[in-house]
Amino acid sequence: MSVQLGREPVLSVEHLRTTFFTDKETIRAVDDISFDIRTGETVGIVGESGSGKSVTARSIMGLVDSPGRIMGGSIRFSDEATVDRLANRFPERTVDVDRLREDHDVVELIERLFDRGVTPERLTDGEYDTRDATLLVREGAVDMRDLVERGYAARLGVVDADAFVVRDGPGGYVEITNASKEALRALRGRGIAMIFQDPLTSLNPVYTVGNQIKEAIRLHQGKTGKAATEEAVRLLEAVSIPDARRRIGEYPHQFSGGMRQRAVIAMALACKPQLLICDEPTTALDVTIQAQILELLQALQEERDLSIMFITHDMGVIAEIANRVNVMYAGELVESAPVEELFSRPKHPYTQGLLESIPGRNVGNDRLRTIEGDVPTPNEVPTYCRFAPRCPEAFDACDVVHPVNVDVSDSEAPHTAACLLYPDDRSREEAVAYHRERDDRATEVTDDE
Ligand SMILES: Nc1ncnc2c1ncn2[C@@H]1O[C@H](COP(=O)(O)OP(=O)(O)OP(=O)(O)O)[C@@H](O)[C@H]1O
Ligand code: NI
Repeated sequence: MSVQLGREPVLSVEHLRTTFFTDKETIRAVDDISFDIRTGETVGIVGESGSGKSVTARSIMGLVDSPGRIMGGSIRFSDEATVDRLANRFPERTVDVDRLREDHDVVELIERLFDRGVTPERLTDGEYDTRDATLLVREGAVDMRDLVERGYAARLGVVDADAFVVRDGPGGYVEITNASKEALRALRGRGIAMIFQDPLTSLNPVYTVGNQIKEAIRLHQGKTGKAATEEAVRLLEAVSIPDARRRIGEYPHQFSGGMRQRAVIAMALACKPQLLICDEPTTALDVTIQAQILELLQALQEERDLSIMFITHDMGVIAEIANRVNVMYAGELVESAPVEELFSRPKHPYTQGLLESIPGRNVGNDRLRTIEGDVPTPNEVPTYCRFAPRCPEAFDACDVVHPVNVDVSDSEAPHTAACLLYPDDRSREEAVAYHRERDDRATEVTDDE
């Protein structure tokens, strides 16, 4: 499948940090990751067990439970229908940027921020150091929307700090990390639906499969009675469950593993989501059924312009379904590339190891475990490369410098890798210095603005 360049992201994750505070240790399960998912695109997330894939998914769903907490970053969902729906339902938690522009002078707000000690560098990511607010606005360096997105508008008291819907003209987004429990419930299903790692946990054994799907239809499409039954039958047929009209009256235990997984997919689709998150939906299934389910997801995606985030251990599955691939290791995103490029020109030694561990390269259903050793628990701030102990290419600096994501693309599609070997058009010393200068981990942790 080709890369969906040029389309807007429907989901934008930036500097996300999700941490578990256990009695024993602090686990940085998701440790400063950023990526986008565009409309109609399938983004694959790969990595060995414990790399933070499921925690990423649960963070996006607003389903991180104690002792876990989202500690930083943002998750923005820009589906227009969802933004409208939540803005109408939670007007008191909605910021209208156009209205702010009418009510306030952005130059004056920036000057007030300067008076409060905010530096121009902070406002502009270090691109400008002038205190001339008029100039900054004229140059397009700072806009009202920036003040909202960076939390400065809330700090000045011109918007509510609890707001989680931002509207700007026809666009806007829901800030999931700030959303209330009620808003998250309204978002799940119709906005973002998830198929969990274990399909059994998603089906209730005491209700028929049909009743569970009809309930989802009632909640998210507003149909009841015969209309809901017809829609449920249609969905079960869409996921290739034979004899759907009869099977709709059966209980989950009467379904085989593959059929149950299809029923779970039907249930997720009953919500008419814009983004579907699949957490290893095919690992428990045999290869033929797995292939059928992947085909089914692709067909549904084309029909509905669905965006998909697909989590798996299986590079064969990734090759089959993804447009773009994000590789995770110990809570971090270590490589991101269009799928063909990841397979033909993997840059990170970890990705190279993952690919080498595929027997005959495209054979599916094989858990990745041929790289010696295990993923470490990310229980401290990394001042080094977390993969170094297992890395065949590691050198001295890898133990003392934390790699940042570097542009390693050969084409116009973005390709990044977090490894001290890059940028590889410089000497090793210069490359290491590049990372050392850009890594702001140590400061970021204490800086909570
Ligand atoms: N409820 C929890 N309490 C404490 N730690 C947790 C909890 N849930 C996840 N973690 C930790 O977060 C890290 C990432 O876990 P996650 O489930 O996201 O991994 P994964 O990549 O999905 O692995 P798998 O492929 O096995 O599903 C692990 O170190 C795990 O121990
Ligand atoms: Ni998982």
